[in-house]
Amino acid sequence: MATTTPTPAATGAGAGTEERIAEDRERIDELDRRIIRLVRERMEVSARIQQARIGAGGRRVNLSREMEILTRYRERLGRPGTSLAMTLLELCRGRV
Ligand SMILES: O=C(O)C(=O)C[C@]1(C(=O)O)C=C[C@@H](O)C=C1
Repeated sequence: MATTTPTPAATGAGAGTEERIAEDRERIDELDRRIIRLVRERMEVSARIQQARIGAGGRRVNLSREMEILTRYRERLGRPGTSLAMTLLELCRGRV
């Protein structure tokens, strides 16, 4: 049986809806590219701080600073913000 792409009417989308979704997906793709660039930049800056601290005889991890960061993300984004901050910290300093 031949498959066909559902028409906008079949999916419940009104005139122009498909185009708006496609445009907004392009915007999301661009936002994701920027977010990933920022995450990579954060990783570089974090690595510099960790290297400086370790070079001065300290530890890789600074728990009080991590608590500040977790609080910031939770206050602005709610509970999932905590998970996001933990993922960012893991990307930046590895697993503890
Ligand atoms: O701010 C620091 O002291 C860092 O080392 C940076 C950073 C971070 O990525 O935000 C990484 C590891 C530390 O445990 C705390 C924070």
